[in-house]
Amino acid sequence: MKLTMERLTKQFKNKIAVDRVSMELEEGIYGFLGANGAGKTTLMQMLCQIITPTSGEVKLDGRSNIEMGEAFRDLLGYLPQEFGYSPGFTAKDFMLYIAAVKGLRPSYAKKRTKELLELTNLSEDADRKIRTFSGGMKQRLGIAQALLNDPRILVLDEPTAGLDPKERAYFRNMISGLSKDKIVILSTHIVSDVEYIADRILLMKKGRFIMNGTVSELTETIDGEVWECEAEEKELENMDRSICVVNSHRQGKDLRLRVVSNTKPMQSAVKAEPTLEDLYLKAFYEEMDERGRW
Ligand SMILES: Nc1ncnc2c1ncn2[C@@H]1O[C@H](COP(=O)(O)OP(=O)(O)OP(=O)(O)O)[C@@H](O)[C@H]1O
Repeated sequence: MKLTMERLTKQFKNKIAVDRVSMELEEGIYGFLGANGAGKTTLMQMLCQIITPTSGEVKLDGRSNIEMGEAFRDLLGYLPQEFGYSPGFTAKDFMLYIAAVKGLRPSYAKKRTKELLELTNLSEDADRKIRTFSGGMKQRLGIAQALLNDPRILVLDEPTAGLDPKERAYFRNMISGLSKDKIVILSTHIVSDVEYIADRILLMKKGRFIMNGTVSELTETIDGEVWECEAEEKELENMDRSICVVNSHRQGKDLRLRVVSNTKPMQSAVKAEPTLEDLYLKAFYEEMDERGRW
């Protein structure tokens, strides 16, 4: 199975949210990683036919998704960023309702609902109202509904937003487990959500993919550029603004710094093993303010 984006573009008035994106995806987990506003949601919405591209095309095995129509949508499972859960529904009724909207046969819907509530560890909560669910439970239910039609293409827009570390870990394992024979696209701005489970990372910035590769292919690009050093506060203040400080940790009166720089930032600096987080922070460094906030 080959999902292709061909010069996919979306323009809102004078804002180009997605800019001539071309990419070919086969079975596997893809992490769309980018800062807020990079264009991830817009791109996913075009892939799922929620919005129409200004130009460009999406194809599946060479056929336009528009031409395929219903046949394409039948292969899709989508979890939007803000899912409209009906708080008065129980988890089970909600699943059956979505199954009906998707046009699934009632007997199949019932069987799938049971299986998926089990998979997402919600069986015991099947008859509880969604309004009583934690953020993590709602996200698990969101995944369950996206899987109702056994999709070959699963698109998850910031599925881990608001989850605590334990729920994030559970979630990652669940995605890994269900990704066989599927194209799974997962958008996030949290590096650790995709670092260990994505087969490929697609780094998105200003509407374009600026990098694409496995974690090790991407981190190799900054091999030899990551440094650790101790510095006084003054030295940090005077440091060239173009040097990307990815972490600064106070130790007594000094600071322990981790920086990305293609030249040695100070005499005492020693090289460190690059991580995906280093690469991400370097890519989006200019979008941070002088206090290191986004
Ligand atoms: N309906 C719209 N009208 C105008 N501009 C829009 C619209 N939707 C998105 N944009 C703009 O397009 C750009 C990309 O937005 P998008 O939501 O796709 O980014 P994102 O990477 O998903 O970020 P986030 O994680 O914050 O949702 C942003 O500058 C956003 O303000």
